[in-house]
Amino acid sequence: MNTMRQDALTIIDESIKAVLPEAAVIKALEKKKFTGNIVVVAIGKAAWNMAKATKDTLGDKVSKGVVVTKYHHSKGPIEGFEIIEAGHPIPDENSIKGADKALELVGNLTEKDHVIFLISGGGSALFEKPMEGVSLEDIMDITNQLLASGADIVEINAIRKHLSAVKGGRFASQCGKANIYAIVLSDVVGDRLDSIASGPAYPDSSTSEEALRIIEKYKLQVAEHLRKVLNVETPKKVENCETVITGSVTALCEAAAMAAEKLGYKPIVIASTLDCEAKEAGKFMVSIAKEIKNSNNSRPLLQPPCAVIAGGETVVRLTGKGKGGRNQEMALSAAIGIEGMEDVVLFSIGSDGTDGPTDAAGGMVDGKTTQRMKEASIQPEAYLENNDAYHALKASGDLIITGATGTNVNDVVVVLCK
Ligand SMILES: Nc1ncnc2c1ncn2[C@@H]1O[C@H](COP(=O)(O)OP(=O)(O)OP(=O)(O)O)[C@@H](O)[C@H]1O
Ligand SMILES: O=C(O)[C@H](O)CO
Repeated sequence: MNTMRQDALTIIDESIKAVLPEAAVIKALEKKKFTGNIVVVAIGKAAWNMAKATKDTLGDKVSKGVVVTKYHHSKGPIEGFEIIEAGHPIPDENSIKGADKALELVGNLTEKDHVIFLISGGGSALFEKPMEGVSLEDIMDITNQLLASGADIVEINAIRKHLSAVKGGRFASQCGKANIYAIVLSDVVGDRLDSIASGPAYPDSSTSEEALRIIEKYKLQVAEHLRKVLNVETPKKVENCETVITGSVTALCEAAAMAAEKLGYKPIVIASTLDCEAKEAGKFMVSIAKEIKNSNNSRPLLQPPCAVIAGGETVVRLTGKGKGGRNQEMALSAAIGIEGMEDVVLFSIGSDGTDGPTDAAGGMVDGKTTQRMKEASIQPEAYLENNDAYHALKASGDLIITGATGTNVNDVVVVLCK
């Protein structure tokens, strides 16, 4: 393996370690005085790590807890907690079981009691209780349509919130008079609290009208009974919840920059709100690499060795039948663009360790990636067209597999140039 690829792996490792949620959760807990019964509800892909840090900090003060996380994301039992693994990105029966358990725990609390609500991305799928008149199948179907449509997460969650009895502030209304302290790990560009995990304890800024407009915009097939429910407004005020944000993609970009700098690359973070189409983002990062490596520009962006970093969450409009995720799609698109270039490595990863419905966190490509694909009889352009980045990158040996990382603060793409 060349040293630039080794450097890239070091940057991945160090950036993910820097955004693990434990230290930030402990800091957030230390700021607060809790009374009465303390119940912990943890949802999302980072739920287990956040819950474990909470239990280790508060010990027996916590009376009960539930962790609702993605399959294979639990790292074992936590004393006094029920751990439920559920479907993601499409919810399943266990998502409802998780929400029911949480509702049972918060059901009889008084104004003296506290709910520590640990929220991380993935929560929208993992924690679900459909509104009356809506079935789990309805939610699965609309989620499938939304994920393939190219809609961004704010749009997707505007629909999810209106169809759910635990999203868009509605979970908070079911906690009675108890005080909710929400500690939130952000995986939404711009840290919009009403979008992260669909803001279960935050006033919803989306409206029924917007939800219906999104249905029209993406030409989604929605039955009449769902349109009726979409017309019921979500809470616009939540008074029993205090919220703190403990981590976001900004910290991920910063950690990548620090790790790159330690390895001798001059880093620059060009964006932490990347939200365009994944393959366009790949092309854009390539044009930057070309500018750095080849141009005679008298005012160069950076001189090699350097690292260009961007964070955010791109979108993919699924038209093919292949397997992949937005980071793999970006990496494949970039591989085509940097074909033949020397001393350029690009990687794009999801900090949660899973990119799309695959076992990869993302992809890492260089100037020879497409050659390796062609040697394996794979035409990169055709695979990109078919949204099949996973199989193309697998054949060239360019998948990044980390397993579940225990955190979730969006995606980062890094181009290293020497
Ligand atoms: N074959 C594919 N190629 C590219 N992208 C895909 C493919 N299949 C699914 N996707 C994308 O993967 C996304 C889901 O990915 P993932 O499970 O990483 O979600 P996520 O955004 O991290 O989830 P959450 O926001 O709930 O934490 C969908 O938005 C979808 O567009
Ligand atoms: O769960 C979700 O809705 C996304 O991960 C955004 O937080």
